[in-house]
Amino acid sequence: MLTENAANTIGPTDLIRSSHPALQINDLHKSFGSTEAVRGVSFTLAQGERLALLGPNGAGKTTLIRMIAGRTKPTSGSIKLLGEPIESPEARNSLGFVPQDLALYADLTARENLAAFGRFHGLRGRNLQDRVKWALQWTGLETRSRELVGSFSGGMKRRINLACGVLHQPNIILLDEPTVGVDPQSRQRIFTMLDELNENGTAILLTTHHLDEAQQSTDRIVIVDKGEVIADGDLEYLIDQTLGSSRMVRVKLSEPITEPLPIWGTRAGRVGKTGERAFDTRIEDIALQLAPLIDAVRSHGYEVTDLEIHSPTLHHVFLHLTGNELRD
Ligand SMILES: Nc1ncnc2c1ncn2[C@@H]1O[C@H](COP(=O)(O)OP(=O)(O)OP(=O)(O)O)[C@@H](O)[C@H]1O
Repeated sequence: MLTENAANTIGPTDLIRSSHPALQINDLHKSFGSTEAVRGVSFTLAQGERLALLGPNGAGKTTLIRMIAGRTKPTSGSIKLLGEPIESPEARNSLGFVPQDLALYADLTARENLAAFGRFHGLRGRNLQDRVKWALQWTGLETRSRELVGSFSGGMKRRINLACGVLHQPNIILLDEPTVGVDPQSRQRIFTMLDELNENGTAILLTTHHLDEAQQSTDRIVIVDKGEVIADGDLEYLIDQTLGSSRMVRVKLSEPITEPLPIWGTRAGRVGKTGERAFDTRIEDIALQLAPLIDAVRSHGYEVTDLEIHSPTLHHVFLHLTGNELRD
């Protein structure tokens, strides 16, 4: 039996929150005419989890994010937020969306922008004032609050844009390229802000073209390609499933390469680019394959001047799975 006190603190929304994933996507499809942008995507985001959605250009990331945000209607499939269909007011209220394009009023001040977005989210009176105050502190822009947003730097605009999307304290935030076009220092600041929200239990789903950001700032990675999920897991799992215990080796040479080398035992076919003094390859067993690799290089007339051996990173996993670099 609930005591009077407990009955006051455990409401229906909390019960929903305690038993459902933050986000659940099931067999989602979206076509634009004959283009199938999203083809049967399913994944979940646990409460309080941080997930990066990655994919090459045109993979379908923005379309997915826009469907979750309710900006684009799926052709078929379902999206639930905390167990509720996205059309429901409860679900809409639990979501914060930070679009890739800045959605700010350039001729209003930072404070006025925040107040306008707060009202849009249904905040009024004291509550609105408190949230605007919080947002100015959170973004580090308290002293600039009365300046026009149009005069702000790219990084400052991004921070205010982010604050506008989370003023109503959503349980889940969606961010489409939150650091696009900002310098490394501002990127770091944005991730510190996101960490603060996440420490208070907010689930985060973001897309990024920076693999290092995805690797450092999220718990899980979903990779999409050609509208389908091709990998889903934490970095360790993804490495295990793709490159296993392989090591990435950078071999530096005494002379520039005259033509790509047919190196035996590396499974990479030919390695190196004409004119370069180093090449990258992968070996599966250092003890067995490193010495034959050096011998093979020597047999083609080069001396090995240095070797760098690395564990695989998300970059290597991404390249292995998609055959593409992740580009801006
Ligand atoms: N409104 C639209 N009308 C027609 N085709 C569209 C529309 N929006 C997206 N597409 C197509 O859907 C596919 C997926 O596009 P989407 O923008 O979702 O990819 P993305 O992974 O976000 O790419 P990027 O990394 O380049 O932003 C692409 O082939 C794109 O041309």
